Amino acid sequence: MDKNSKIYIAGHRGLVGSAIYKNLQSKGYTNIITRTHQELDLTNQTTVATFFEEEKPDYVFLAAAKVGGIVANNVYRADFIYENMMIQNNVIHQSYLHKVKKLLFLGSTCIYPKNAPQPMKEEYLLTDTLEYTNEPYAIAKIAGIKMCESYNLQYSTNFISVMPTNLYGPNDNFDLEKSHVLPALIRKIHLAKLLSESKHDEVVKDLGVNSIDEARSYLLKFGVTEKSVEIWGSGKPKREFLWSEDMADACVFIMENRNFSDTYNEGDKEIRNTHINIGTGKDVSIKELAETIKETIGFNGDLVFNTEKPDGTMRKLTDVSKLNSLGWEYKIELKEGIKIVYGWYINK
Ligand SMILES: NC(=O)C1=CN([C@@H]2O[C@H](COP(=O)(O)OP(=O)(O)OC[C@H]3O[C@@H](n4cnc5c(N)ncnc54)[C@H](OP(=O)(O)O)[C@@H]3O)[C@@H](O)[C@H]2O)C=CC1
Ligand SMILES: C[C@H]1O[C@H](OP(=O)(O)OP(=O)(O)OC[C@H]2O[C@@H](n3cnc4c(=O)[nH]c(N)nc43)[C@H](O)[C@@H]2O)[C@@H](O)[C@@H](O)C1=O
Repeated sequence: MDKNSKIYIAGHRGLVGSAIYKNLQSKGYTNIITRTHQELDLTNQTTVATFFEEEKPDYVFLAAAKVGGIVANNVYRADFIYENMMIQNNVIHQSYLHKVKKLLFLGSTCIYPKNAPQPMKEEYLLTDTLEYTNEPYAIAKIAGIKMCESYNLQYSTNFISVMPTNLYGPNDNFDLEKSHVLPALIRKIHLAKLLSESKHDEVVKDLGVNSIDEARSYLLKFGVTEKSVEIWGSGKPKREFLWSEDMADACVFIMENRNFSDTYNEGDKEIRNTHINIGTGKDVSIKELAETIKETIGFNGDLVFNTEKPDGTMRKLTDVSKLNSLGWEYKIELKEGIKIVYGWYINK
């Protein structure tokens, strides 16, 4: 990519898109184009076609998607498969028609089988059945990988797919029901601490409600009181967390340095580059995560595990040897990242 290449970031206000924007700006890229969801609905074929016709971007980061945590994925199953398929079909196809030089498609490590051997290598894709809670989202993401691969093979495009682990950072979604575990627990434990310190105005302001009674009854639905915070599931599943700005750095690194046609050597095997895992290669249990967040925030109450809520996949640790062999490694450790994002949350 040249510093004045026209680069379209789809989803530039989201967790990853905003970090990609910041990373590109810091590296001196000057011609970045963006549209909010309201300005351009990427599920709409006609408007996406018009946008590409008018703007003709050189490079595309596809970081727009319908995204959510385990409960959102499990409940809004139709929305997750429909919206994700539509967004990626439209953006990938128009990128082909308008001769985009390179596109980066963001998938997710939930594309791998539920009981995949750990850590999960790229080649485990499509070797067994998926985790049920996020199956529709995972199937959309697998279709995205195969769409990029198929366009590359048939039309000689240069579309690369990356599979990030669970991400967190500034501009994340902190909704108590629909978000991922890390932002959800930061907000729940922060609110429990405020309740325990009788900082009622701050609780009311955070939730945007009218009174502390309204706040208390709303928080009770999520198991948040001054004495304890509910953690979904058994606390035993393990997850790997990557700082969103490290994720963005890996995305820009791959766009700058890799092509679909590059192959990799593993032992004496030559492997085609269909998709690349992005992660840290380290995981923690949800119980350990909750305890670290509790300690960072300084809440003295209890953590109560609700096993009526789903655990989801018990483990999904990425094998990041391919990415590391290309010369990229993450920088921010989980404890440090939690401190930074908590600071961001309380000051936003
Ligand atoms: N967060 C995570 O832990 C993980 C994320 N990923 C993947 O990374 C990518 C980015 O995720 P993340 O940043 O967390 O997601 P966010 O929910 O933070 O951001 C999604 C972005 O997509 C935009 N968007 C959603 N629907 C549409 C639409 N119909 N038309 C136009 N824009 C739309 C939103 O626009 P607006 O802001 O204008 O509403 C928003 O900017 C996704 O592909 C996701 O699947 C993969 C693994 C883990
Ligand atoms: C990124 C990834 O994200 C999703 O998969 P997930 O990793 O299962 O998602 P999660 O972050 O929501 O949960 C991780 C674990 O944490 C537990 N947990 C405890 N307490 C809360 C809680 O309060 N909120 C949430 N959300 N989870 C909680 C929860 O029960 C689970 O065991 C998919 O969208 C998938 O498609 C995807 O790509």
